[in-house]
Amino acid sequence: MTLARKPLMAGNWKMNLNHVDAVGLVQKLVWTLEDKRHDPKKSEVVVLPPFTDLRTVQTLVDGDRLELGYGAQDLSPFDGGAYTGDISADMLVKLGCSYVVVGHSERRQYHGEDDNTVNAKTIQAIKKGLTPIVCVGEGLEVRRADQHVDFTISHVEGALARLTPEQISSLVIAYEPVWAIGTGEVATPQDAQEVCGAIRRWLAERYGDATADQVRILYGGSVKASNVASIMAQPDVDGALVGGASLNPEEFAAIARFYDLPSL
Ligand SMILES: O=C[C@H](O)COP(=O)(O)O
Repeated sequence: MTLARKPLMAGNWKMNLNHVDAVGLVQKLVWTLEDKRHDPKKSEVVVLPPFTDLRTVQTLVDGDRLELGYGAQDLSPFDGGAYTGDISADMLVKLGCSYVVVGHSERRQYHGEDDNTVNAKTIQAIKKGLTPIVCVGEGLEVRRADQHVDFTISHVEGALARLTPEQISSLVIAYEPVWAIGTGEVATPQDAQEVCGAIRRWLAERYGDATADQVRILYGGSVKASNVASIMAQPDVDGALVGGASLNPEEFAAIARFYDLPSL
């Protein structure tokens, strides 16, 4: 099986682990990946710690030349200046970040972020050379009303407004049904494929096949080592955005190593 897009396995630590804890997790994760002979050419492994851990992660990755990408969980839509509490894209770039999560449902739910904010942050990330991981996905009521595809596509449309096809081809979209986040309620592989496939078709209609073929679309929501294989086997799923299970280095390494399987 030839993979058109390099899969991405990203661990979102959310508001867990301080900068001291980060040392242990990163060391154990990398040690486990190396011990199990993870092949970085087959998939990219990335951690997304809290802002306060990024310097620590940068020091470990640079100092030991670790094969580990990292990024942040949010960024400011502004360049810099009087924006108390914000963290700018330039600050993240200076810390060696490659990725940044944008529009996670927890930002939408607890911080009132809407599609306009998500769009502004996505544009800012791309402008500054960061790869945004743009999160979209429906809540339980929308799913029960069978509106999940239209709902999710409308968020993709909002988040990507004003971007060029070239900018779009470099970003990552994460489909995360809110009802599956942190609940243990994982979407079926068919659920994941239905929406990820719809996103790719929408991208193709809007920006052309070449662009749509390059965008990596992740699934997120209660991914574990025990369920990763069937979800990642779907043709339009190019990796995972992992929350809770990424706090356990052995578990996350087992998830991240999925694409090392000899059958792929
Ligand atoms: O960003 C990650 C997602 O919110 C998934 O979290 P979870 O794996 O704990 O369900």
